[in-house]
Amino acid sequence: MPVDLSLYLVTDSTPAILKGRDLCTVVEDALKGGVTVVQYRDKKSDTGDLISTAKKLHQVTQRYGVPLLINDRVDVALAVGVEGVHLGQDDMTFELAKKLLPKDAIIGISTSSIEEARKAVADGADYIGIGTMFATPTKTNTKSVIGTAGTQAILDAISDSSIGTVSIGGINHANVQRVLYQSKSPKKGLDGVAIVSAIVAADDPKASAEEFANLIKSTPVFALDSKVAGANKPETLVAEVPQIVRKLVEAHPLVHNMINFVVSNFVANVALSIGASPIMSPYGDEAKDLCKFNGALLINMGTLTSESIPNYEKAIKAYNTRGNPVVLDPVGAAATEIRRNAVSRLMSGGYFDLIKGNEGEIRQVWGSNAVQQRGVDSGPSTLTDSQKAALARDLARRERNLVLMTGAIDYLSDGERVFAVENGHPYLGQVTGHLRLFLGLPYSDKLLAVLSGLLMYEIAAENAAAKDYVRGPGSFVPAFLDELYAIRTAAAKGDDSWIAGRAKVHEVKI
Ligand SMILES: Cc1ncc(COP(=O)(O)OP(=O)(O)O)c(N)n1
Ligand SMILES: Cc1ncsc1CCOP(=O)(O)O
Repeated sequence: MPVDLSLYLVTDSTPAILKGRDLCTVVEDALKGGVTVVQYRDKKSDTGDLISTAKKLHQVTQRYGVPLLINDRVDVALAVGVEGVHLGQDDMTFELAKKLLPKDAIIGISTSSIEEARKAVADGADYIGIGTMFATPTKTNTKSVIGTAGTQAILDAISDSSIGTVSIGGINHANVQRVLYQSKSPKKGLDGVAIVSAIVAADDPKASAEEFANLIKSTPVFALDSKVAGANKPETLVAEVPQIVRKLVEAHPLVHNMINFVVSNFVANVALSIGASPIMSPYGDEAKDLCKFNGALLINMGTLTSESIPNYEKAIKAYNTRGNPVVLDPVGAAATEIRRNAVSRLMSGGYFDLIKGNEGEIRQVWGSNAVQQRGVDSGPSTLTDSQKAALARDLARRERNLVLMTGAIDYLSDGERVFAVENGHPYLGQVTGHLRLFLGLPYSDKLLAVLSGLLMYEIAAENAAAKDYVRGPGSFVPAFLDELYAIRTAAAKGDDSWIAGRAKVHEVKI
């Protein structure tokens, strides 16, 4: 029977991680919390001690019906009669281990490249440990840190095989869903995650394992495949928009805003105008209760302080745990070193269903071609339209999410499709704090949901700017709120005339 790799515990007996506790007790607690396979990894003990500890551990794991594997040492595995071994690239070869071990022994192999993974598949290994996912103090002599992109490339290369796969290195509660989700290649995903310190060093290993098990179970399956029929055609998508706006009005969703104080009042008014229920809470600990309302979380970094980041992280974790949507608006991401660091910290810790920003912000999130921002403005663009579209697509593809790059033309991508939206009005650019509530709707094509929010917003802006009493950004804001409210009222009555012939959307072929 194939081994359940979903929550794979790798032990560590060093004082910094085990903290002087009894290894068998810690492992038993972790098993109670839901660990599905255990690897005894001990780099320091002599053979005699390895065998005696492995025997004790085996008694524990057998009670829970969970396989015990030994790291590196085939001789210890044979002496104790455990279920298998885990071998690194510099350990005994797979062929020899296979010869020495019983026929049904589980053999796992460490891999960090496509070549190593292909060889493990060809040899007939039961599973591969893919890593190192993120740099980790638990193992500093790792060959390479490959991240979710490197893991995805390996999974893609072996997608025709049924070999088991786990990711290892720096995985914790805040990033486990992102690891599972973002590593997925079209035909093959990870079967689990291997964890050392986040369970063994935890004050409560049972609670930690339980939390991992829940997070793994609730990892969102991103619906890249679940699109409406013909969903590459703008006209097909736009035809769906009115019913999505209607659903939003009916759903009256909660939106939790961790918003900058400049636009807080405006954002609350926009939410109320379109029939949503806003709550402004910069207090991260509150998120564990607020996320239960199944709304969306908006993180807007506009007025970042030293306290913001830990609060954001708590809230992101709470929403990611439940699989509820999180939107990142990395305001001024490229303006200062503090903001640049904040963006990389948030990006490495949590999963964002939508990243929305101007060109400068999106380039900073992308990383490799960042530009210095002046304040929160994007500054003059050096990219062609097609490069902008490619940037939005590539970031969405890398992060396995949606990216909306705003500007005179907005580019919206899910990593596959890119749509350019030319609605809106320049006054809108002077009112920051756009809300994207639509992601929270139970609608499988998330790109279409965001497009609906965008069109509602931008058509309201056009309507407002056309009023004869609107003479600039000051008089624009109340008119804009009125127009959002007018669309909401029309949508609730089933009147779709607000969008008829108005959407300026086209697909960008790159
Ligand atoms: C599940 C899993 N994957 C990878 C490793 C790392 O093994 P290796 O490269 O042999 O390094 P050491 O563990 O020997 O330091 C692993 N142990 N488990
Ligand atoms: C054994 C191993 N191999 C690659 S990283 C790693 C250690 C992972 O430890 P942690 O889960 O504490 O980051």
